[in-house]
Amino acid sequence: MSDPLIIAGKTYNSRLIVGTGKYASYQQNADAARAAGAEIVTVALRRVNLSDPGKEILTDFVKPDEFTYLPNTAGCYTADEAVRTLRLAREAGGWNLVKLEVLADQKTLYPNMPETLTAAKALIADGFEVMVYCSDDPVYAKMLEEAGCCAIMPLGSLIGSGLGIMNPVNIRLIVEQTRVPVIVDAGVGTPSDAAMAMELGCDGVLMNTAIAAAKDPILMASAMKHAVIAGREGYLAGRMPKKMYADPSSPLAGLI
Ligand SMILES: CC(=O)[C@@H](O)[C@H](O)COP(=O)(O)O
Repeated sequence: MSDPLIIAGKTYNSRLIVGTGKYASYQQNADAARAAGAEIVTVALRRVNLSDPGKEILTDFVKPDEFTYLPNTAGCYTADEAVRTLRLAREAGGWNLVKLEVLADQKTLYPNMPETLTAAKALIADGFEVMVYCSDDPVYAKMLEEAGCCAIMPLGSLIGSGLGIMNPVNIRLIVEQTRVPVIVDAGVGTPSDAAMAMELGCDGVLMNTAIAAAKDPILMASAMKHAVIAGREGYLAGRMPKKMYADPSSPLAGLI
C-alpha cells in the first residue's frame, strides 16, 4: 500500500523524523537514523558542528545525500534570534525547509507561542517552508496553519522528558482541524507513545531523546520504526468501537 507523507510538496516514505543530539557519537547517530528508517534528520544549528574542520563534522557521518537535513532553531528564545539563525543557515547550507522552535524558558523548553507565530510569519514571507514546533493548543495550531506553516508539530510533552503524550484529546483536535501534516514532536519515551501518536491520526513523529538515551539506541530506533508503522496502519484500519459490556467472540446461534 502506498501511503506517502508529503511535506511542502516533497514525498517521504518514512513517517519518523529523528534528531541529532545526545548520541554517544555521530557514527551512532547515523546508525540509529538508518535503523529508524528515517529520511529526515533534524539538526540544531546552534549545537551541532556543521563546519568546524577541527572537530568531527556531522555531515561526514549523517550524510546529506542520504538524509534530508531539517535545520532547527533549538536554543532560540525570541523570534528575532530564530529568524536570524535560519537566514544564516540558508546562506550557508541552502536549506529552505526548516523546523522553527522558539522556546520560552530553559526549565521547560516550552514553546513561546506569540514569538513562534511572529517568527513563522517572517520566515514564510521570506520564502521558507516552515515546520513548526508548537504547544498542543488547537487555537495556536490553527493560527500557525493559517500563517502558512507546512507542518504543525505539537509537543507530546516537554522536550527530553519521555513522558509521552500528555494531552491526547488536544492532539486529536489538532489532527481533525489541520490540512497540513501534523507531526508530534518531543516527549515521546517509548514505542507505545509513538504508536499512540499515529493511532490518533498524526502524520508522523519526531523524536530524539527516546532513541539517543536508550540503553541500545540502534535497537530502540528499530522499535520506533515498527511502532510508527503499526500505529499508522492501526489508524488507517479503523479501531473497533468500544463497548461497555462483553460481546462473545464465538457465534451464539446453533448452541446445543
Ligand atoms: C530534536 C528536536 O528537534 C527537539 O524538538 C527535541 O529534542 C525532540 O524532543 P525529544 O528529545 O523529547 O524527542
